[in-house]
Amino acid sequence: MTGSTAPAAAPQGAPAPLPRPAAPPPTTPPADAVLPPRAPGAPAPGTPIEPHYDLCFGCGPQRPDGLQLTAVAGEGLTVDARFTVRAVHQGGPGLAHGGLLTTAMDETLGTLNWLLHAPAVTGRLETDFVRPVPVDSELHIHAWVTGVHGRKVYSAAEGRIGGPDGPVAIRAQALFIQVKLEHFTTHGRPEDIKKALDDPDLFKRARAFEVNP
Ligand SMILES: CCCCCCCCCCCC(=O)SCCNC(=O)CCNC(=O)[C@H](O)C(C)(C)COP(=O)(O)OP(=O)(O)OC[C@H]1O[C@@H](n2cnc3c(N)ncnc32)[C@H](O)[C@@H]1OP(=O)(O)O
Repeated sequence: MTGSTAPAAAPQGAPAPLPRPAAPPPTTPPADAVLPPRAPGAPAPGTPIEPHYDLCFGCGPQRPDGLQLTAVAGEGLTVDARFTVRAVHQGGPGLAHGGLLTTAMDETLGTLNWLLHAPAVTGRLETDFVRPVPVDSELHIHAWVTGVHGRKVYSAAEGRIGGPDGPVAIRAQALFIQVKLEHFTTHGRPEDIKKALDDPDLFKRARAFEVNP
């Protein structure tokens, strides 16, 4: 024991350390971000927000293995969602998989963009797992926009077990980037895009955004 704080030399022949990534962009809004009003065509408070795509893993009703998360518009730029953890969502025995809980947060935070009437995709999502979530629990997720800066939408959410006043199990913060509708009609697998565009009920929200860009 020498008391030195110098890092130990790497053993001879060891691979060079990988470069550290640059600091990640923050998920909290800058000081000059704004909180815009709800878009004129946004769903009224208390109104269910329809699934945006029936085959979506988060909200699609045609995905029996998915989360089948349901959402209701809240006051201002807020959304309340519910998701029941089922056996197919397990990570540990009888416990929700953390990745699926993150998916539920992503989906709910994404739904906030319907209140702004501007399609957006997740750029960055941070999740804190506070408490394990047992299978059969109903997760109640409250999400809100924290600021908008250009194309960037900052938001946060909290998921509680059993009810809106239940114990907090998960928290998240996100940065979404607003995109043009073409984002969804150019990057995906062509057969799925064609099927979605051919079926007016399957890609419901596209039409709303075409009318209200
Ligand atoms: C019919 C309706 C259906 C609607 C369907 C809705 C589905 C919702 C589903 C739930 C949500 C999801 O999971 S969405 C799926 C997961 N997400 C994705 O697949 C996104 C993949 N990434 C991308 O496509 C791209 O990187 C974009 C669109 C995010 C950004 O590309 P871009 O449009 O060219 O913009 P770009 O100029 O690069 O960046 C604009 C600004 O944003 C910042 N920025 C860009 N990317 C990031 C990032 N990852 N994290 C932080 N910040 C970022 C840049 O620094 C810049 O800041 P500054 O210089 O201006 O300061």
